[in-house]
Amino acid sequence: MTTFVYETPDELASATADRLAAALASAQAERGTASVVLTGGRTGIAVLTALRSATLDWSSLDVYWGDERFLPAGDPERNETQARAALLDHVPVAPGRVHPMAPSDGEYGDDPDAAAEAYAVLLKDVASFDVCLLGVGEEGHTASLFPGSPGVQETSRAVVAVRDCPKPPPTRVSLTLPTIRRATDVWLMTTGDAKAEPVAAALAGANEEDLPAAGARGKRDTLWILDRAAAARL
Ligand SMILES: O=C(O)[C@H](O)[C@@H](O)[C@H](O)[C@H](O)COP(=O)(O)O
Repeated sequence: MTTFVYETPDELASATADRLAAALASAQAERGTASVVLTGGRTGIAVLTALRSATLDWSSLDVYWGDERFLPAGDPERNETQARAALLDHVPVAPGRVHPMAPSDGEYGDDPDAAAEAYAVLLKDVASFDVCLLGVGEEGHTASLFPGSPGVQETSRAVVAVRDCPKPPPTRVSLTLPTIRRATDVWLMTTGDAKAEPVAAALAGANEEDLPAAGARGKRDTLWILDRAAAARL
């Protein structure tokens, strides 16, 4: 596990975008291709905005999502919509290599279980992700895995529908912890005072059912990327 602390959220976003571009470029240099899992949330979207100006072979990149808010296509609250506006609409990614989770008015209709199952099928042949980006909630959620919810205990399914989420919107689709752990590197990024407590608890080894972010780790490394406020209790 590696921890990075930046003075401000802006510094965090710009340094993390640089680190991400370097990590993806290094995977491309090794294998000719790279993959990244995106997250929603303020910090994750700020990093994507900062990544716009990176020099990268955008056409050799697969883009996945760690979770999605189950809303109609194009809804401004969808993580996909925000990631497109922040980054994907500004760089020459290959459209067929951008893999959003289904919207609530898409081919699986208003059925988040079907959307989750379809994403699990898509991920069947994906053994690993180079980098899985994640945010952290005030109560310790990550992706859309909330404390004490059934999704956090899931061990057989790769992707789950999540209902009654405490953070709006209430219905979401999320990778499960075993799927997140397929990533070579997991990067948990968070900022602000409200995150100081869950960050300290996760790093102290909290139980993942109580604090799902504590269960997110990569096969090679897990990076905790914080601003000074989120690191205040370490
Ligand atoms: O879709 C979402 O809401 C997320 O993917 C969620 O897990 C988010 O990353 C955290 O809640 C942190 O969000 P903030 O950075 O805005 O606090």
